[in-house]
This record gives sequence, C-alpha cells and structure tokens, in this order.
Amino acid sequence: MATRLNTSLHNALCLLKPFNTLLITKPFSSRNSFRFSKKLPSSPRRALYCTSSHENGETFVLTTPLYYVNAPPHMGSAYTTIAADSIARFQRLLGKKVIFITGTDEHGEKIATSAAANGRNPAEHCDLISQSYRVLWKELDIAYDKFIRTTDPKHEAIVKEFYARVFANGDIYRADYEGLYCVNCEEYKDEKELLENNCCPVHQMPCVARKEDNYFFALSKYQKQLEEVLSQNPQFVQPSYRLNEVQSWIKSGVRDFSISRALVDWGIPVPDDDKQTIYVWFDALLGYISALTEDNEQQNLDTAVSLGWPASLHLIGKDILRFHAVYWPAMLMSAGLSLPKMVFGHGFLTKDGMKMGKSLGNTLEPFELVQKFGPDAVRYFFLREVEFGNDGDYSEDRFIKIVNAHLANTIGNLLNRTLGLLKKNCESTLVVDSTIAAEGIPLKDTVEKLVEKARTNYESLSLSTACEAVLEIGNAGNSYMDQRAPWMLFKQGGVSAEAAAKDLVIILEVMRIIAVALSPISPCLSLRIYSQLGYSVDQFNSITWSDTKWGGLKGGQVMAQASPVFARIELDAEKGVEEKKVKDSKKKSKAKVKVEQPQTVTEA
Ligand SMILES: Nc1ncnc2c1ncn2[C@@H]1O[C@H](COP(=O)(O)OP(=O)(O)OP(=O)(O)O)[C@@H](O)[C@H]1O
Ligand SMILES: [Zn+2]
Repeated sequence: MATRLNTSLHNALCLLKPFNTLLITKPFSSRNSFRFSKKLPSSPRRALYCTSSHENGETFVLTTPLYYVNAPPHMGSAYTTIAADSIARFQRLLGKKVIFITGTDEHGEKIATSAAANGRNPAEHCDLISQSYRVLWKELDIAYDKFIRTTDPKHEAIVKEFYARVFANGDIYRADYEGLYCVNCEEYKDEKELLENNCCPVHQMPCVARKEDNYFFALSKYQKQLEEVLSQNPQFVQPSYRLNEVQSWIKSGVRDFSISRALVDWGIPVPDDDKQTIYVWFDALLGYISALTEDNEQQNLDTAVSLGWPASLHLIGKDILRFHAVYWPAMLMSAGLSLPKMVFGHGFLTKDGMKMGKSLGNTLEPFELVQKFGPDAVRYFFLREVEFGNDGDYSEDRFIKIVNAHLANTIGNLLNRTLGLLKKNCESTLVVDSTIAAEGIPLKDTVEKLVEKARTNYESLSLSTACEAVLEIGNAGNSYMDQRAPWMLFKQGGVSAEAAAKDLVIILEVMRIIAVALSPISPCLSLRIYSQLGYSVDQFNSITWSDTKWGGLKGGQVMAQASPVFARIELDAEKGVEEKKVKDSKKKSKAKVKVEQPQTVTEA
C-alpha cells in the first residue's frame, strides 16, 4: 500500500515537472577433486512434484532476483527490475492483482568481505547498500509491492522451517567437499566449465581450491523429476533456447550440492549446528516466499504460501538460471511445495562484449543515466533496444538517437503539433466524439491491430516488440497528420475546416491510446500525455488495458495547454546534425537535456 501511495505521489510530481530531466551453487562436480565421506541418502519418502497445488487465480506474482549487496546497483540490476516493473504494470492493466517482489540478498562470504573492505560491519553495510537499491527503484518509477531483505527476521524463520522440511524428507546429509570455488558466484565450479587458470567464465577471476565439511542437498535424487518437469512443461524455462541449456545440464547429470558453509559467519545458522551457516543461495531463493508475508503476521511457510505461492514468473539474468531452473525446483519438490510457473532468463547488458557486473566493476551508472535523461528515456531505451532474452550493448549515441526519434519526435511532437492546432482553431476543445470522427477511417483499424500486437507481445514478454508496436501506432498517426495536413484544411475553411477539426480528434485519440499502451514502459510520459488530453491523475491511475479501445475521447472535452511531454536530448555544443556527427566521431559526447520548442508555428 505504501508503495502505491508513493507511486501516485511520484506520478503527480511527474506532472508538475513535465520535463523530467531529473536534475532531479552450484552443482559441483569434480571428476578429480570431489569426494563424499558419507553415503548418499535413499530416495525421497513422499511424492513431491506438483506444479499447481496452489491456484492463486488472477493473482500474478512476479519476482526479480534478490540483488547481492556486495555493491550498489548498476544498470544490469536496473534492467531486470525495469523489465519486471513493466510486466507488473501490464498485468495490472489487465485487471489482475499483482504482487511484484524484489529485494536484496544479504548473506554470505562476498558480503562479509565487501563490508570489511569498506570498513563497515556487515549489518551496517547491508542497510546502506540495500537502501541504495530502494532509492534507485524510486528514481526509476519501480512500483514494487514487496521488498524483502534476506536479513529480515521473518525471512530467517521461513528458511529454518524450509531447511527442517527438506531435512525431514531425508534430502540433507553431511559430507566432505573439496573443489574449486568462485567467491563472486558463491558457487563451486565444475572444472570443465572454467577458463584457463581455473578462471570463472562470468567473473574472469581464478577460482580458489576449497575443502569443507558441509551439509549437502541431495539434488541427484530429483534428476528424473526435473527431467519430467521440463518435458511436460516446456514453458517452465523461457526463452526456449534457455530451456535447451537447462535440459542439457540436467541430462549431463545433476549432482548434490553443498548447502552450508563452515567458514562463513555472516549467514543464517544451520538448525542444530551453529558452526555452519546456510549457503547463501539456499537461503536467498526462499526470499521469494518469505516476501509474501506481512511483518506482523505469524511467520511460517504455510502462511507465506497461502499468500501467493507459486510465483507466476521469476525474471532473472541468464547467469543465475541454474539456481532457478534446477536447484530451486528440486528444493521446492523436496519441501512439498509447488513450482513457479515460469523462469525467464534474459540476456546481459554488456560492455565491450563482457557482462556488466559489480564484481568486474565495468558497470554503467543508472543514477547518472536517470539524472541525465529521466526515467522514461532509460526505461524505454533498454526495453526497446535490447530484444528481451538477448544480450545488448549500451552506447550513448544510440540512446540519444532512439529516445529522440521515438519519444520526442514520433510521440511528443505529434501531440504538441496537434494540440497547437486545436488551440488555434478549436479553442482546445474536441468538436466530436472520437468514435464518430473515425467513422470510415482506416487508421482506426490499423491502430486496433497494432494495439493487439502490443498486447500479445507484452503477454509473451517480447517487450521490445511491444514497444515497437506502440511506436508503429505513433508512425501511423504521423502519416495521417502529414497526409491530411489539417493546417491547410483549416485555412480553406468551411467543410474542409470541419474535417480538419475531426482529424485532430482522431490524432488525439491515437495519442491517448499510445499513452495507455506505453504506460507499462514509460509511465510518467504516459501520465503527461494523459494530462495534456485533459484527464486527471486519478483518471490516469485507473486506466486499464481496455482503455486502448478506440473511443475514449469525447466531444466537448477540453485539452490542456500544449507543452512538450518529452524533452529532446541535445548534445552540448550541438549546432546542426553534421557538426554533431563529426564531433561524435571525434570524442565521446556529453549530453544534457534541453526542452524542445513546440513545433506548431510553421504549420499553424
Ligand atoms: N550485465 C547485466 N545484464 C543484465 N542483467 C544483469 C547484469 N548484471 C546483473 N544483472 C541482473 O542482476 C542479477 C544478478 O544480481 P547480482 O546482484 O549478483 O549482480 P551482479 O552485478 O551480476 O554481481 P556480480 O558481478 O558480483 O556477479 C542478474 O541475474 C540479472 O538479473
Ligand atoms: Zn564467478
């Protein structure tokens, strides 16, 4: 609730500041180094696999990864969260109850080391970094419903209960382990997946040899059930090429993994053995369940599960696919809980071809980007530019080109020009209902088809194509404006002027539909469009996807004063396109946001 209120407030602020410049684990192996000192447990005692024991009807529960607080967020963490927020907003538009869960993963060796390196105790360190995630989510208009920290006491209670269930099911045993460990992944690595000098392929740093006496989770017992989950429900892992990856891991044989650490103090103690702490991944994944509870509720698994489990969607980066698509389902089966409905592993934002990451330190600063360009531009660019699922590289030139062309020109200018004409010729008042204005006009059918394209692509998480469909609506509106040239028709007067007045209604209806259809991606921009069309913040906040249907604008509705809804980004010393191109090729440009002048003068 608090989040919702904050979001409304924030939206209202967006209205006041239209040019939102914001100056404002792993399976280990070890053919050579791995040995058990104890026998494997026998097979599971109870039937475990169920994908839908809990049906939560129209509730859509989605999660981002719980981000590791070894360092503040970067554009990669923001990317997943922006995508999740857009999906959550779309699902809310469909009328579903949404529980959007995000949070921070705060235990483990990497955190303890990072805290020490910064001269802080781990708890202080986690408070600070976790807060920086919340601040960034606010800047980016992320309307999450639950923010879980794995250091929350309610989480610890759930983890211990879960551990006890898995133990009671005979799936935890004690053994020695010796292997190569990547501290940044917090995972023992299979030697065959390492690069030269035993370097982790994700973090490009050598893994260290470790020998420990740990508790193990008997993943190998679930091999067959995991195979069945994937073959019976191929939707479980998306996109489909990631499913192939997961299937091949499982086919090559899953191995038990260690779920405790003897050398790490900063973690949840293993029940009945306070010399060990629970492995950070075994702990963190449960955040998706503990997040469902309220702080003042009795904390137990059954309560948590009744509040929304299983999740409809785990949205993650491909780096943590194995945890979510192999370990997590097996852990849930062991505890007798339902499996999430889908795990979607998107690609990496890269820098020079390498995954941008905290450990590598090659990150793009999201706070800086938002301050320079505003949340709408940042959200739009990454979701439009990177096909969801694939990797994508960032370049400032491309960023500026895309947001200027799409948001400032195709959408912003069209609205501005139309409102300018309406003010000059119709006293900013619509002459007729948009349904009547569009009678016999093919543009209406085109828009309806594109709305449907946007909807199906949002539904299948093809966010880039959904953006593309909305932009096509804008292109269709621009073409209509250019073909009809209403400014000429107004000059002709009489019937022509009457037709021109209807044309403006048609284009403004197009703008209204764009605002609704783009609201999951760039909500503040949509709100600004809506308010220019004469709607209140409350009216905007109650839109649903059915508002993409043609016919919302009515005759007599008075439009607001025209003012640009999206600030075109200008380069510092820009003096014309050619000069800009030359400059760009010579040195990295510095960008700033500048308000573009309305373009109504020449046409009017
Ligand atoms: N470069 C990236 N591109 C896309 N998503 C990313 C990227 N980096 C992190 N993420 C998101 O964050 C998740 C990993 O969170 P984590 O807190 O471990 O961040 P990290 O920067 O990858 O950390 P590290 O570099 O220490 O491994 C990924 O699964 C993904 O959701
Ligand atoms: Zn690693």
